[in-house]
Amino acid sequence: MSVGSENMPAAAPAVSTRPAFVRHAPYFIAAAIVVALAATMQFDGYVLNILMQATTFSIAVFGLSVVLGLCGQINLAQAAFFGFGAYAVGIGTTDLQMNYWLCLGVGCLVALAAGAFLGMSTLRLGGHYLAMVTISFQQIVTLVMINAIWLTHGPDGVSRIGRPALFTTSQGYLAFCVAMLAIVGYLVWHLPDTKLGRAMRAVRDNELAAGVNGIDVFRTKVYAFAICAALGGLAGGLFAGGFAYVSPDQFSFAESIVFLTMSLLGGVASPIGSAIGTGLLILIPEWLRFLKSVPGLYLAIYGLFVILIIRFMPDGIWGFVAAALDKWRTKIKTSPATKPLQLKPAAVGGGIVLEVQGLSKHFGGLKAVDNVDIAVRRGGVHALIGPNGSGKTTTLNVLSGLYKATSGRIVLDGVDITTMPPHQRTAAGLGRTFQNIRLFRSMTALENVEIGAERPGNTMIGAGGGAALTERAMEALTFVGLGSRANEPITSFSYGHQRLIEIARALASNPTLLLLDEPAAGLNSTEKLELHELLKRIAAQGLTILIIDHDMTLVSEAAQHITVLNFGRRIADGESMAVLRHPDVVSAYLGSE
Ligand SMILES: Nc1ncnc2c1ncn2[C@@H]1O[C@H](COP(=O)(O)OP(=O)(O)OP(=O)(O)O)[C@@H](O)[C@H]1O
Repeated sequence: MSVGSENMPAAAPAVSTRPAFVRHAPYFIAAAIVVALAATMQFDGYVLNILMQATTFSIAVFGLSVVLGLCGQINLAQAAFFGFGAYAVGIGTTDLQMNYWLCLGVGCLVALAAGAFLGMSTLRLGGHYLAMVTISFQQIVTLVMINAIWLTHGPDGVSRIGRPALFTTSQGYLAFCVAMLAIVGYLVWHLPDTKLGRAMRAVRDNELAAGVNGIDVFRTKVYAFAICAALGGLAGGLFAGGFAYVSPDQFSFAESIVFLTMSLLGGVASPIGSAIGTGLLILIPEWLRFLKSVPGLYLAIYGLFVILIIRFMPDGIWGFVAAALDKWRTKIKTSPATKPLQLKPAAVGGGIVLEVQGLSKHFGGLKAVDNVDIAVRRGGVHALIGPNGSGKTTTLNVLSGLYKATSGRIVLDGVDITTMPPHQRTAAGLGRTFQNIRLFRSMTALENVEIGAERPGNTMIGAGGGAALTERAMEALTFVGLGSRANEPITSFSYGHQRLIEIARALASNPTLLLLDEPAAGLNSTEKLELHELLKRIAAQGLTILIIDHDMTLVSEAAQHITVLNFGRRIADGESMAVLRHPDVVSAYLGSE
């Protein structure tokens, strides 16, 4: 770990100044060629059906690459959303004689609304509960499709479904579906580079860290779910027009599992993987058709094929290929740039930045924090110390909103934040690091720090968009001495450096108050000295720090003010040297060492 050695003008990665549509022109040219081929090549009916199915299914599977690949949430009801789109076009263009485009739009909207509703009512659950709820939703939708005969025609399904006037021929309609696939694929491909996409990745990697970095975790999950459902609806609408017939068995739970398998097989993290998985799962049964004469053999080989791919390529086929390509790809160079990191905490609430009054947190009968008062003065370092289990981390968790206070009041810079969720406290100016490092492990150092810089209310990010964000993140990384390694993945950093990246992430957000939870834990003596230097440089810029640490040398040298907890209660508070000499502190904490 080397801090301070790079406290010089920050370097920013080379960011292309060419507009996106110029940089991505090869994609659009390739897509246009494929659309032209789909429109002009002469396919027989069998091939046309396979292509139509692969194209429309791929769009539904793109939805799973958003909700599962990007945001880490399971959805076992994609076939239901697919069905919403399909029935909207089916019923709309036949029974209701409505315009195809209107029906397609309605199908997408109904799926989006159902996805958002399902997400809002279930996404606080997560894990296997979420899986169970989506399965139940899928089953209900299938039952409605079968039994609401007045609307869906029941098991007979809807036939003679219309197409738009522009694309009445099968070949023309296929070309239209391929064009839609290319557009949706492009959007999903670039979603990770947007603010919403970054938030989804952060939520997938570490929900707690995402929340304390200003991301509204619940809303991000709901958006991901709604986007997934809308893509399912769009795909279903296109499918209905392509095959002119829909029936409930096409949208059953088994189909949802097929969609999921397609995305896992190809690689759920990327739309390329989704398209590969979809193509393979549609083509493999066709390739193995000649085995159908032997009962059971076809299914056994099909199943074995899928199991082998998932066993030996856990990230899917594209995940495997992308990892191999990554080894050969040259790392993006950083280019010299701009200015040193500036910390300009807002100063609006007088001399006291943080006022904690009568704070308690009880776990059942255990009073982990018991009626604690803390007043943190603006500027400088305030330490919160105490023996193991005295309630320090619990206090920090209550301050940052990870735990709900049993009682008491927390005021940050004049604003009562007691009942705010974590992301709102972060927006109000709270930054923090964790005792057990919580970085976004699938991202590079720079991407991690960019998430911090993107904090709502960060006045240091102007309207410069992505470039300003990158610049700010580079300044913070350079401030902690890691600017030259900005584009390396988190997993390549030592434990000490990961701590520094976590601090850089908090600094990039330009907080009013920085909470550091045992930043020296696990560091060797040299690293601790460097950490001390870093704290001095942060404090020199006027940023207020509330630090927890067991290292008394670090605490006594860095902190001007100390609060001591024991068994959840405050036993001393005041100027550092006086507190450390306090007889209660000596016996409760220092004496125990
Ligand atoms: N989520 C929880 N559920 C139940 N009890 C908890 C929870 N979190 C903490 N505790 C309990 O609260 C008490 C205070 O724990 P806390 O982690 O805040 O102490 P600490 O002072 O930070 O300790 P250390 O210095 O070892 O990190 C402990 O008895 C702990 O077991």
